[in-house]
Amino acid sequence: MISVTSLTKRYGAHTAVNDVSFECAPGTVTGFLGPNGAGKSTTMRMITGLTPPTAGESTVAGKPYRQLPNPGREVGVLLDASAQHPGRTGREVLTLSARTQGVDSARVDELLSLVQLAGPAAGRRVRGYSLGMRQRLGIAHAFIGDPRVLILDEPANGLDPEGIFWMRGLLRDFADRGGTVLLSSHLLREVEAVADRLVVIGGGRIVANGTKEELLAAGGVRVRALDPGTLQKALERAGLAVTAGADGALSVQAEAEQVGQVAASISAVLLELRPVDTGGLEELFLTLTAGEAKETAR
Ligand SMILES: Nc1ncnc2c1ncn2[C@@H]1O[C@H](COP(=O)(O)OP(=O)(O)OP(=O)(O)O)[C@@H](O)[C@H]1O
Repeated sequence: MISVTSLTKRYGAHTAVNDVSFECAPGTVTGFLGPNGAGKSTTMRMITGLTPPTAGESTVAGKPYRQLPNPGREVGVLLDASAQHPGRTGREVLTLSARTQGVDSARVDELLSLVQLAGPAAGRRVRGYSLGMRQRLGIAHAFIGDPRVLILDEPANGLDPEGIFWMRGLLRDFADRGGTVLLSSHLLREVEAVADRLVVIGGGRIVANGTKEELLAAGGVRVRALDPGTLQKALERAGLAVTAGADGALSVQAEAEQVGQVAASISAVLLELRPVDTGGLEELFLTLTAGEAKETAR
């Protein structure tokens, strides 16, 4: 479980992360999405105790990260694939980590195989690794303490399509066995296939948070009726948010079935009833973050 409550980080006059709250439950993969500079890394660094927040708090497995007695056994972290010592071999990096965390060194070979770095690659120095190999090593490093929570910043960076597919399977399997995963990306497609929930951040603020299905339904439905005024009143009585368009159509923040039920209850004659086409999550993501992306590009 990861719990983030009103996290805020200011650098001088610049607010990098602004009142961010969300939760990641066991058994789920949460995609943390946003354009470059949106505040993903800063949020993850605050969760993992590397950056002190200006305000707010976060817990992992019920405690602030810094209070976890042996954090690697609770939470696997990959924030920067290039953070490993370039002069060490892949095997040395994992062996040192295993020792520090009190993990059986047999796990090192298991993990080298898991991330496909077994054989000669394990004996090469990290400075000679490609970015994809560094990511794989970083993923192995995150897994070494057999944690129940994973926090991964842009883990797909540098992986080829086969590598991305492999990583999705690994994370899905981890979550299906009860693990909690938070992974960031600036590319929706990278996380769309594996995430159960999406937290979208733009300009330091959460702009969307929900299941993929909920975010898609955010477009609502479009309905046209013979008597739009009467239908609008009935929908509003049912507690739904309705906007009347210039062409007489109504936009309703609800599922098509809910709108259909209300229409049936007053025997309204419908001329059209369909979900508003959001063009998929990609378009939703671009729309949600467009203004923010421009901000940070300046
Ligand atoms: N140490 C720092 N000092 C000053 N500003 C910072 C610092 N770290 C981050 N920022 C600023 O905070 C904002 C958020 O940065 P952050 O790295 O968290 O974004 P991000 O979503 O992870 O982006 P990217 O995908 O490019 O890594 C940016 O405007 C960045 O310039």
